[in-house]
Amino acid sequence: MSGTSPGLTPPADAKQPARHADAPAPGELLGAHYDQCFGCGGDQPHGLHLAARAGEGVSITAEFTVRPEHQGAPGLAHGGVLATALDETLGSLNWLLRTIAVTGRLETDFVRPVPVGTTLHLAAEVTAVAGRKIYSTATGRIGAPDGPVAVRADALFIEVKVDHFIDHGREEEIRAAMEDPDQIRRARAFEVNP
Ligand SMILES: CCCCC/C=C\C/C=C\C/C=C\C/C=C\CCCC(=O)SCCNC(=O)CCNC(=O)[C@H](O)C(C)(C)COP(=O)(O)OP(=O)(O)OC[C@H]1O[C@@H](n2cnc3c(N)ncnc32)[C@H](O)[C@@H]1OP(=O)(O)O
Repeated sequence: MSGTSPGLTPPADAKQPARHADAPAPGELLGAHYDQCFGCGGDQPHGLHLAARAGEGVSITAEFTVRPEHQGAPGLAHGGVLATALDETLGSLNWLLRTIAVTGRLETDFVRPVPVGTTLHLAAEVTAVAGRKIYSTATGRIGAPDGPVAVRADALFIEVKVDHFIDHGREEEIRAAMEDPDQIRRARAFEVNP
């Protein structure tokens, strides 16, 4: 079962996604979008440290190795952590569209348990775009890019302006992010150079 929710079905007038002319080249590592991000940030000791790489078209691959701090049941990854890995991979697709977007809906199928020590190989692609709505899908496979499927997700991301984060984030982190010229320049560039 996957993608059955009406909220995840693109409308009839949805368009095929278009890779942005300035998107990172296929094979290029994307790096963290924020160093404190639980999904990809290098400064989060218990985070997933997920590393995403641009693919062809509007697609991404990513890897995440399950560590002991990610357990739910003894020796097994927590389902919410696996959903985070899918969410982060799907969110990374926005680099290829050069769009800032947040997760509106994420539907996850958990197909196989994922033991600690496993490297999950994730692959995601945008399937359709309708106005601010970005439809996408992802899988996570055990041990290799062609390994057994452990998790699957379908998602709807909604495009937002940088002000979404400024309006809703906690002041101290916003101030720190604003003082990081790379962070704010990157985010603004997405808005003024669509
Ligand atoms: C200063 C710092 C800057 C930092 C940013 C810098 C760089 C970022 C760059 C790149 C990012 C790269 C990688 C990111 C990787 C991973 C990130 C992980 C992603 C997340 O982890 S992110 C956190 C979780 N996420 C949220 O925190 C969202 C909370 N939420 C809201 O903030 C609002 O809810 C919002 C904005 C989503 C919508 O609000 P809104 O008022 O703007 O729009 P509205 O409600 O009108 O929806 C418009 C159309 O979407 C439809 N729609 C909406 N929601 C739906 C749903 N759930 N199901 C089905 N359809 C839905 C409506 O039905 C309507 O459809 P229609 O147009 O057809 O009527």
